[in-house]
Amino acid sequence: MSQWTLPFLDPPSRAGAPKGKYALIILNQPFSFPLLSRVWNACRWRCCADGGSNRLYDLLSSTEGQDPKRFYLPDLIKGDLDSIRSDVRKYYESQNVTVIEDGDQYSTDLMKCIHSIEQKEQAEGAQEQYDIVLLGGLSGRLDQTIHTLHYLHKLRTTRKRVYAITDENVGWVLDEGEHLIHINHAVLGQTCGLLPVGVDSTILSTKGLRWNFTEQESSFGGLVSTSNHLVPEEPTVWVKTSRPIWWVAELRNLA
Ligand SMILES: Nc1ncnc2c1ncn2[C@@H]1O[C@H](COP(=O)(O)OP(=O)(O)OP(=O)(O)O)[C@@H](O)[C@H]1O
Ligand SMILES: Cc1ncc(C[n+]2csc(CCO)c2C)c(N)n1
Repeated sequence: MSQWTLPFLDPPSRAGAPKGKYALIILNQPFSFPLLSRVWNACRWRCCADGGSNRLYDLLSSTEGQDPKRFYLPDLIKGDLDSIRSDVRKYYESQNVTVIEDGDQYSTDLMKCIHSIEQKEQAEGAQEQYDIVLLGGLSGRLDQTIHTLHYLHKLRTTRKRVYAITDENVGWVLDEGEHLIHINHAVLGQTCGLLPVGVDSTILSTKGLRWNFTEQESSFGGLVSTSNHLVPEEPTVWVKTSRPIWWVAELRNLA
C-alpha cells in the first residue's frame, strides 16, 4: 500500500525542512507568497520553467524596501525561453543562476525541467529519487492543464511521486493499487475529487470520504467523483483503484 503525506505544505517547524528529498519546478502560473515559501523551504533543488521565472521575480519584487529576490534564487531556469523577460533573465544571470535554453518544439518546458532532474539524479548516482513538486499546472490554459494531467499520468511508470500544487488545489496520480492518504485538515480544505483521467474506467473503493465507493465503476461515460468531501474526524483516506486516477484536494488559504 502506498502512503502519502504532504510535509512540504506544513507550516515551518523548529525541526527544519522535511526530511524527504524534494525538487521544485515553478511553472508559469500565479501563486501566493505563503505557498511559495512553504514549498521552497521544503525543497532541496528548485527550477523555473521558462516564464515561471517571471512569476518568481514579480512576486518577490512587490515588497517595498528589502529585496527578498536574492533569498529565493533558483538552481536552474530552463525552457525554450520564449516567455522569460529580458530584465528577469538579466537579473538571474547576474546572480549566477544557470539558464539553459532548449529550443525543442516537441517537448514542453515542464518536460525539459523534469529531464534536468533526471540528469541530476544520474549525476549524483543516488539510489533515492527526488519527489517532485510542481508549483502551478492545474489552472490557466486548458491545453496546459491537460498536459499536466497527461504528463503526470505517464510519469507514474518512472517516477515515484510527482505533485501539482496551486493556491486552490493539490493533486497527484494514484496508480493502480491501494493508497493511504494522510490528511492534515489544517492545510486541506473540504472538497476533493477522484478523477478517472486517461483510462476507460476504473473500479474504485474508498474509506474516509463523505461519499465512499465500494468496488464501483468510475468513468467519463458513467460516474466521476467530483465535489466529494473529506471528513474532519478522519485522519486518512484509503483508496483502492484498478487503474490510475487523479486525486485532487482543495487547499486552505495558507496565509
Ligand atoms: N496558462 C497556463 N496554464 C497552465 N500551465 C501553464 C500555463 N502557462 C504555462 N504553464 C506551465 O508553465 C510552463 C512554462 O510556461 P511558459 O509560459 O514559460 O511557456 P509556454 O511556451 O507557454 O509553454 P511550453 O513552452 O511548455 O508549451 C509550461 O510548460 C506549462 O507547464
Ligand atoms: C502534435 C504536436 N502538437 C503540438 C506541438 C507543438 N509543441 C508541443 S511542445 C512545444 C514546445 C513548447 O515550448 C510545441 C511548440 C508539436 N510539436 N506536435
